[in-house]
Amino acid sequence: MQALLARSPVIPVVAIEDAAAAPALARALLAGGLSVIEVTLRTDDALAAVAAIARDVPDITVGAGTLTTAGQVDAARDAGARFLVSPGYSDAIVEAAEHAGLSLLPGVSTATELMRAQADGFDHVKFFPAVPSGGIGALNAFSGPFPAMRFCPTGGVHSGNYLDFLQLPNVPCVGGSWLTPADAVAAGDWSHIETLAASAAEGRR
Ligand SMILES: O=C(O)C(=O)C[C@H](O)[C@H](O)COP(=O)(O)O
Repeated sequence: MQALLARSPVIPVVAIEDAAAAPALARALLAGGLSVIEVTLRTDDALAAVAAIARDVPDITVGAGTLTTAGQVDAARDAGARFLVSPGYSDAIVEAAEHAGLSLLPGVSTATELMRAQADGFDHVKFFPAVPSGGIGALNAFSGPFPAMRFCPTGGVHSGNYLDFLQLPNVPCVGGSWLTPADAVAAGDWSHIETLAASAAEGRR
């Protein structure tokens, strides 16, 4: 997971309604300089979108997000997902991901969940929902008892605050949906998405 997160300090989190548009969306993000994409398993077309990106845009690393059940793990792997993201911490998902041989970024928002993640050997976690759960203040507080843990804050992160998160020593990357606004995706406005991706890749607000 560390190597994967090092590839991209900003991970676009995308809900795709139409799998046919997924490769063009992925190409726009890649053209802007982002090389990782997380497709949320929230839409009917999500697995087909993962498969289309894996097949047609091999230069972007595609992962599946919003995993809430262990049963989704094999489906995501079979579609071509190269990593998995979960909004919470689930022993069943941890076990299934290990069995599937895929890296998992599990979600945590409390010290108790961090202790479970740490005991299971994780050194990278998603901090979700980042802003409602305390944002930068919480991440600074976690750095005391969990000095080795690295966080990918997601949930409420946007162009106006992502650089503040990335300045923290325990934050190698952030995730968010701000790079792929639903109206731009629906309209197929790939140049707008490329512009947003380029701003994020270059560390501009
Ligand atoms: O679907 C998931 O797996 C989630 O955990 C939630 C997403 O990561 C956030 O919805 C992205 O947050 P926003 O950038 O605030 O839209």
